Amino acid sequence: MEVHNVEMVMSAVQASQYPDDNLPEIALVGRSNVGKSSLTNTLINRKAFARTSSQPGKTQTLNFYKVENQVFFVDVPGYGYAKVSKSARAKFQVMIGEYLEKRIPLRGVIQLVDARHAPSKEDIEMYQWLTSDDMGGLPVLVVATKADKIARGKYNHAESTIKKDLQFNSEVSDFEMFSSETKYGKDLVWEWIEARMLDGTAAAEELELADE
Ligand SMILES: Nc1nc2c(ncn2[C@@H]2O[C@H](COP(=O)(O)OP(=O)(O)OP(=O)(O)O)[C@@H](O)[C@H]2O)c(=O)[nH]1
Ligand SMILES: [Mg+2]
Repeated sequence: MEVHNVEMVMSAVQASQYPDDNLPEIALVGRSNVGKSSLTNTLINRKAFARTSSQPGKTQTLNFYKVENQVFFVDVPGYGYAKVSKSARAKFQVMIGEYLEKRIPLRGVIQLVDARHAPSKEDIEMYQWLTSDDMGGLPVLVVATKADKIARGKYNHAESTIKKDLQFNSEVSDFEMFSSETKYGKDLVWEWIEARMLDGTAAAEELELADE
């Protein structure tokens, strides 16, 4: 998608604050500092629209970005940030659970992991939850980011390690290597998002019929 218009529509901590535009939504989840805000900025061709930081735990609310008046990207607070108090973490979990399990316009989740490392215990728990029956087949795109920090020749190995550790389920999920530095993978991530935006629409049904 060619992006010309983005608005940061709102920050929400509870369902009554979500937008009511009825546009499809794509959520971004992942450990603090993994690069969620950077991925948002890369996809929308902005340097610093979503605030990035070398200080983890910056994003503490659900942030809704309206892109081209067609889709919302929803930046979800990063998990696994040790300096957040236990009670704050419990609040995050309720907020994130309420959104990811119940939000009707949510068409898919992008889970970011670090391309350089094996997934953490929390990455694995998050992936298992997102792909569990509770989620009813919600599409998940696993994005291994910061790929610029490893050699191109190691991409296949990184992908297979991550998939093995996550117990990757290809029925409901896809995988892409990505870098916000080099924009590697940007077009494929956009393709996945655009396909999710069409899910359940007449246009998608026509495409499926055309495939047969
Ligand atoms: N080399 C490299 N650095 C990246 C990449 N993506 C993000 N970073 C850096 O990683 C740090 C964290 O990025 P953010 O996008 O703020 O991470 P976040 O997941 O939004 O973090 P929280 O909002 O704290 O959950 C920043 O210093 C970014 O510049 C990437 O693809 N390559
Ligand atoms: Mg962020």
